Order: sequence, then C-alpha cells, then structure tokens
Amino acid sequence: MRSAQVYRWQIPMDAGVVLRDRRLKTRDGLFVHLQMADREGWGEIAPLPGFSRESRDDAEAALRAWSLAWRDGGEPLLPGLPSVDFGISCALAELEGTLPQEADYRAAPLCTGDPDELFAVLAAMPGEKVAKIKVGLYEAVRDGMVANLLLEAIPDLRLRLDANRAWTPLKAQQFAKYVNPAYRERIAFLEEPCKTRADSLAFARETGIAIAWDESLREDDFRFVAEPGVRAVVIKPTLTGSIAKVREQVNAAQAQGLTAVISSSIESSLGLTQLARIAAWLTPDTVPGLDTLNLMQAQLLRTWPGNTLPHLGPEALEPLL
Ligand SMILES: O=C(O)CCC(=O)C1=CC=C[C@@H](O)[C@@H]1C(=O)O
Ligand SMILES: [Mg+2]
Repeated sequence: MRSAQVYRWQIPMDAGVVLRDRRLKTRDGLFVHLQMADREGWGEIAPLPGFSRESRDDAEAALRAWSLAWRDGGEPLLPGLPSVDFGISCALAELEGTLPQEADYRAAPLCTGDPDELFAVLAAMPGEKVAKIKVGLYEAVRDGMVANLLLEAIPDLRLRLDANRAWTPLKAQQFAKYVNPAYRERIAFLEEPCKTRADSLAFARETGIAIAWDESLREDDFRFVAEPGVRAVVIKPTLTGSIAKVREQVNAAQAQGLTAVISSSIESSLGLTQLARIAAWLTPDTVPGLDTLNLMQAQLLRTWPGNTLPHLGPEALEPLL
C-alpha cells in the first residue's frame, strides 16, 4: 500500500531579506510525503523567486500529477522541473533509505550587512573559520575595505564572497584595489563578480582573486572545466534537480579539480537539514553554504541542531490531495 500527500506552506521572512532587487516577505513552498508499508520519506519543493525558472504553480501541478501516479502504483518519471525533481528524489531516497542520516551542520556564516556581527560569530566558531559576505549591494570600494578589514583582523579567516554578477569590470577592479594582495589568497572564492563569464575570468586573471560559478551553472552552454582562476562551483540542489543530477555535477566538478559547495536556495529547515545530509555524503571535505535558516521566522517539521527559532509542526501545513 502506498500513500502520497502534498502540502503547501508559507513562512514569514525576516524583514530585510532582499533577493534580486525584490523584498522576499514570505517563503512559499510545498512538501511531498510518501509512505509505503512502514517506511516514509519527505521532500521539499520550493522554487526560489528570481532564481528558479519554474513558478510555484507549475511546480504544484507537476508535483500533484507525479504524486497521484506514484500513489496508484506507477513508477512515474521525474517531471523535469529542478525544484520538483529535487524534492521528489529526496522523499524517494528517504523512503528507500539511500540518503545517509549523518549531516554536516557546519555552515559558513552569511553576512549581508554589518561586519561587527561577523566578528562575534567568528570569534565563537570552532575549527576552520570560513564566512560568506554578500558584496555588490553597496559601493565596491566599501566592499573591498570590509573584506580587507576582516582578513586583516582575523588571520585564520577564509572568506567566501558573492557579487551575484553585480559589477562592471571597473567596479570589480575598484573592489580588488582595496584588498591587500597579501590577503587575496584567503578569499576562498568570489562568486560571479561580473555580468559575463568572460569578464569574471579576466577579473580572476588580473587580480589573483579566485572565483566561483553559481548563476553560470544554469546557463545552457555551461561546462564543468578547469580554467585559470576558477576554484569552485556552488551547487544549489533546488535549482539543479534530482539528487542523481546533483551527484553528477559534484563528480564533474571534482574530476576537474574544482571544489563543489552544496548551497541553500533558502529552503525551510526540512530542506536545509536534507541539504546538510547531502553535503556530508557528497562533499564531506567542504563546508556547505547553508546559513540561511535565520533569514526566516520559523522552522518547519524538522529542526536544525542548536537553532532557537520557533518550530512549527504539521498543523502549519495545508494538505492538497
Ligand atoms: O551559499 C551560501 O552560503 C548561502 C546561500 C546564498 O548565499 C544564496 C542563496 C540564495 C540566493 C542568493 O541570494 C544567495 C546566492 O546567490 O548564492
Ligand atoms: Mg551565489
């Protein structure tokens, strides 16, 4: 006997969360819950506005159709929408016991504004000190000064930076000018500095600051190849697709000597804890980019160890089937 349920949910976000120039007031998504005999599995389907190609309505229609077909005993193909394929593959993997329980709950602390806050967090961080800062939101010169200040003040810090393609080559140069060349090696990577890949590659060559691809992975002509100055790829499973596809991408990156970083698409705590398991399994040597739970006002179903946000149970879910 199989049963399948699809749920809708909505979580209020912290007041200041801005994504691609728009304020994200709520995070809206779906869960799928599959049961067979005494086994069960959950998966999260939450297209990220401004990043996912599919809308939430598209995702819901595809998820409903797949779930009904599976419940009726079929082995339907994954629908081919990345967020839906990711969520269904997680639910199936839990059901089949193929997603290991062990998780990597280290998260590179994410700092969008005040570097002072980051000082406190890093001072209390055991082991490898790695943090991520959003750049490109203010003046490039200010970003350069902040990065330089942090690298100077915390000698064992490695920084990940993310410009989300905000800079012209000139602005990227203005940023680099303020980062002491002696510290540049401790920029683990700067995600997508410029609008085009060619400009980003030129930036890496000219400044010695390593870059990482994130947005580029969703472009049709993107290939996993080693190029001078490229150190890492950021893999966001909700934007990628099934666990199998995520695994293929991790392998393709590692085969080229690139670091693969499993990263959040601002999933709820359910999806994030599954990403922490995927990271422990597929990229055990790399701190994942999963510090996004505190952008929300609540956790859903499963909790992230040590997180103090309120926890909402099944009563917060709206069943759709
Ligand atoms: O990668 C991380 O460390 C955290 C996730 C993160 O930075 C992002 C998640 C989703 C959308 C973006 O604003 C941002 C990114 O661009 O990588
Ligand atoms: Mg990014």
